[in-house]
Amino acid sequence: MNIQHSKELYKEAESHIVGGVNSPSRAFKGVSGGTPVFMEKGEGAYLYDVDGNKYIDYIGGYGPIITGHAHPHITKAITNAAQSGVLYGTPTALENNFAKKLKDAVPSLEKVRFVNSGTEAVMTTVRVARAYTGRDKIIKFAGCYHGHSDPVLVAAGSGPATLGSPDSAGVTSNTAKEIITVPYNDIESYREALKSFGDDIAAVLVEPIVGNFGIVEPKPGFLEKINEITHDAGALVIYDEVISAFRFHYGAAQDLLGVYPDLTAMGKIIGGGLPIGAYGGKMNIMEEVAPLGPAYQAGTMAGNPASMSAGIACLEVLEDKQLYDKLERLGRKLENGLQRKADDAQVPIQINRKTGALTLYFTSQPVKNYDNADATNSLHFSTFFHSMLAQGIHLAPSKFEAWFLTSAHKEEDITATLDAAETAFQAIKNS
Ligand SMILES: Cc1ncc(COP(=O)(O)O)c(C=O)c1O
Ligand SMILES: N[C@H](C=O)CCC(=O)O
Repeated sequence: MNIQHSKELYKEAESHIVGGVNSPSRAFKGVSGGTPVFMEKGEGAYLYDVDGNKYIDYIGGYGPIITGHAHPHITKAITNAAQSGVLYGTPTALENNFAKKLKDAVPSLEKVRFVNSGTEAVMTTVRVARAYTGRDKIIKFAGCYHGHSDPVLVAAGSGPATLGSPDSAGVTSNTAKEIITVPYNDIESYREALKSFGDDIAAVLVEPIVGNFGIVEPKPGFLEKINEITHDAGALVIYDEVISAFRFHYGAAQDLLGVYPDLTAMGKIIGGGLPIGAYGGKMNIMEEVAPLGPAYQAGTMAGNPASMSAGIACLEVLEDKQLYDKLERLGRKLENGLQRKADDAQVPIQINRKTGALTLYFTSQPVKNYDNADATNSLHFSTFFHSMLAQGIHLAPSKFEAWFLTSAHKEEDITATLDAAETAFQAIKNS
């Protein structure tokens, strides 16, 4: 595959933009190097690069693009919003409409606030929990990623883990001291942490279904126990649903799992591809937020008409239940096919899948926490990744990221992906 123009653009990018990318996850550091491909068009399940190559896309913009690229209903909503002026600095009816729609879909959101990114949403839930409880410490789980605000860049998964810097430089030791990290799916470690720091804990922050050391589901009873132990200690439960909200069904993962937090952070899908974040939860806790309460949070772009319009339009598309049935059907076909091809090539893999999101790990051991994911074979992943890319299959360049199907993917895309995977597994076998 000729990617000459991408190579030239990357060289140029490196002289203007740090590392040539605006988010480290897009660099190829986790796959033994190579040139990030420069895309110029997305349509349905496909991306087209600057050299005219076509790819079946499984990144989906790292999650937001669940209805496929340039979905006509969402594109129309964004176009209409742009034609009406993109920012007023006043409230709009769109914000009310979207807030009502989100609250209807996720009943634990008694009040919401829109922000511009998942990072902001999580960062503010932490601040609000501290304001409400009058305590400072937060418990999080190793390898979960909650954006790039200072406190959550301790033992972070996703991009930081890929770059080998889960504890970012520049986070003060005092900030790091406020964060206690325990392994995901290990309730005894969690209980111990609360025993040791109980009265100082403001909240626990958790991805109810993990997306950032691959897709990892909670063990039965794990989230229920977290709620019980946390509330007994007078602390709050925060769910980071930036990846999981509207990913597996119309609503948040909490509604699928039947376990409910005090506060929830969301982003990605709810913006239909435009920048967004939202947080919300119990009324009395949310009333800590300015202008009602003393916890300050603001935003020039917060609730902007284009993001609101795109988000409403995206949810309108997602209201069709058949869409999630399709994601399940295609996800199952992809999972089964990948497993079969790997078995044929005698390459040990594990696949964790939930509906249309999956992670293929190069290991023979089940992956239930970050250490399991970290221990998987990075060289095999790099070989697989580069072989797939050269065959027009666009995966995230990290063994910690998920593959995201969209409602635009077709059966034939899965078949083409499995054909490519056969070659990629053979490349590993011959390496
Ligand atoms: C679970 C989770 N929380 C928070 C974030 C941060 O969101 P954003 O990149 O929109 O700031 C992400 C992804 O980046 C995420 O996956
Ligand atoms: N896994 C991250 C968020 O979900 C990827 C986004 C990024 O780091 O650019």
